[in-house]
This record gives sequence, structure tokens and C-alpha cells, in this order.
Amino acid sequence: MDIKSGHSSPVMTDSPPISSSRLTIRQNRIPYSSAATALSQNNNLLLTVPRKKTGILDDVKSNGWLDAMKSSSPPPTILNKDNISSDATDMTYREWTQLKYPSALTSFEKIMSFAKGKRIALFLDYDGTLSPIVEEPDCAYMSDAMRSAVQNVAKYFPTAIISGRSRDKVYEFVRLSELYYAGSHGMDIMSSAGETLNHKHLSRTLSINEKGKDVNLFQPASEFLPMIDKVLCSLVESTKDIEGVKVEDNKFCVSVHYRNVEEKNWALVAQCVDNVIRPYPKLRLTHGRKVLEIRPVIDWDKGKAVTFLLESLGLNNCEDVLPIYVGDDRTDEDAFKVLRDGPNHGYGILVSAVPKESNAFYSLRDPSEVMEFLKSLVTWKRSMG
Ligand SMILES: O=P(O)(O)OC[C@H]1O[C@H](O[C@H]2O[C@H](CO)[C@@H](O)[C@H](O)[C@H]2O)[C@H](O)[C@@H](O)[C@@H]1O
Repeated sequence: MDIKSGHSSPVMTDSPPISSSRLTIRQNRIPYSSAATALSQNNNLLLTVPRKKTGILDDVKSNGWLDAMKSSSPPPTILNKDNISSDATDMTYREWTQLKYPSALTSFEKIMSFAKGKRIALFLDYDGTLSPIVEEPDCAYMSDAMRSAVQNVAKYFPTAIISGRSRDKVYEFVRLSELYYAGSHGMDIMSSAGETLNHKHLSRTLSINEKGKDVNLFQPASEFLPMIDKVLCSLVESTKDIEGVKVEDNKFCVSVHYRNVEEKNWALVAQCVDNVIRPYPKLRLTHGRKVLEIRPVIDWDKGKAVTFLLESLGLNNCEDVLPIYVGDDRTDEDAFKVLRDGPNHGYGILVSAVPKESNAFYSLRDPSEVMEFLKSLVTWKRSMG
């Protein structure tokens, strides 16, 4: 996921599905060396992203927001006008899985051959991965079957949920205390204080969770909280007359959902968001699935959260650890990239029912295939004795 440059706002975007790919993107970040060095000099996490000060609807259109909004979250399958999935579409998907991103189910044996003698560390995105995408963000419930699959897998492998949602919200959905949680796209990480989360270079806060247990919190964007709260209030106010808009408080980020807004009003949504964040050069905008996400301009993302968790759990740079990350969204690409290119080599698994470019190695079609994959991991582990 990169910052789209050359426009008035720091639009973070990345590849839409292959069929509609047309945005030019460029990386514009402070280089990341390691979680430890970045965090020991906390100010280095700040990204400098210049923004021009103009503010008209044309600007929103020309800077690519609308294009990105339209291309976000394609339907699970592209249907023809009779609502029948076409053979051509199926063929394209099959080719995509055969040639570029093999199914993690059909390649299960192969993946496991790399996992032999290694400890698997599992990272799971929430929306679109453990729960299907639904119209109403507050109703993205996880099925009991999925919860039990996650619970079983966590008995054998350290398992973390890394979500764009607030950590509290994602915990409310998942309700499994044995997992690690990273909310706000990795900017809010929690583990039980008794666990091994123990990073010598990093500032952390001892806190108490809802059950009264001691926990470690790591929140690299805590200084942004007052700013985010202000922006949240302004966004609620400025979008209140646009039917269907939902502004979601994700603690260190704010999501402005337009899934239920008529397409003719999307430019208006974009304009409201642009107006609100324009005075805040330390905030940036990213595109998710029918959602505009406002977050601090710090060099921290889901990829950094994965590295942080691996380091904290003593699982980094180990020949005998295989990290696996399963996710469906643009923000998950940062984690896929870290596993593909970083020192902690592992596998990214993209959840997608349509062909798209990704930094992942493998693919799964939808949350039901994710559940099958989790169950297969458990069966494999049990068979190893
Ligand atoms: O990182 P994630 O766990 O995948 O969270 C990303 C965003 O997910 C949620 O929005 C998406 O799912 C909703 C429920 O299915 C859907 O209605 C919405 O259109 C999607 O964008 C969540 O509400 C956001 O806050 C998260 O950032």
C-alpha cells in the first residue's frame, strides 16, 4: 500500500483488481530498519507527506479518490447481466490461482512441507477474512464455527488478530482471550502481561483489561489520540446529512464508510473528508473496502505490527519459525510484503474471490475457505503427534 503522489492529498492506495488497475503509485516513506530502532526513536515514526492547500470538488476527483472509491471492494464474483457467473470469469480466476497465487488448500501439503520442524505463527485479519463482508460494519459477526476453528488453531500455534478496527471492537467480535490482538491497523497491540510480549527497546504500558487482568499495551500513535478524536467529531458533524454514511471510531484511526451511500453522493463524502483532514498534515487517508480510513502519518502498519509481534514473542529471525498471515484487504499487503521480503520469511495468503495483484504467495477464496485452512492446520499438527 503506497502513497499516491503528485496530488493535493496524501492518498494511500494500492492495486485494485487486475481488470480495473489504473492508478500509478509510489512509495514515500521513511525507510524502516527494525521495530526496535524505529521505536526507540519514536519521532522517526513520523512520515512527512506534503499536501497542497486547495479545496474544491474537482480536486477530490482529480486526485484519484473517486477512482479508488469506485474500484474498492469488487463483488465476490463478477456477474453477467443474468446474474450468472460467467465461464470466462471462472476461467480467469482458475488461471490466477494456477499461475500466480495458488490456493492454500490445494497447496496445503507443499506449505506444510516447509513447515516441518518449524513453529507456525499465525496472523489473521478480521473483516473479510474471519467474517464475511456485510453492509453494516457493526454486524460483521464471526460464526461460532469460525470462532471454534480459531480457538483450536490457537491451541497449537501463537495466533494474533490484526485488524483496522479498534482493538476493543475486534475483541468484542472474536471473544477469545488466548489470542494476541492488534487493532487500529496494528497501532494498538495488546498481550497478557504474563505472556512473553517483552521487547526491550520498546515503550509499553501496563494496563488492565476488561476482565481485570494485567496486560501489556503497545500504542505507537498514542500522541495522536486528541487529534483523532477531534477529527472524528468533525467527520460525524460534516457527513451527518449524507444518507448512508457511517463514521466509525477505530481509536487511532477513523473509518468513513460509504458502502450504503448512493454512488452519486460519493464525491460529496470524499469532499467532506478532504475538508476535514486538510488542516491536519499529520493525518493521511487510505482506501479500504468501500471505506475511507484516516490515520496518523507514522511509519507503522500491519507489516510493522507483525514484525513487532514476532520480535516480542521471540519468534523473529528464527530458522525454525514459519509466520503465516491471512488477509483480504489492501492494508494486509504491508504484512504480506514483510513476510515475502523481510528477514522473517513466511507466507501471505490473500483472501479474494477475484484476481488481483498481491504480495501474498497463496490465496483462499473466502472466509469459508479460511476456516477450512485453519482446520487443516489443526489436523496436520495433530497428525504430527
Ligand atoms: O483490517 P480489517 O479487520 O479487515 O478491517 C478493515 C475494515 O473493516 C471493516 O469494514 C469493512 O467490513 C465491513 C463489514 O463487513 C463492511 O461493511 C465495510 O464496507 C468494509 O470496509 C471495519 O468497519 C473498518 O473499520 C475496518 O477498518
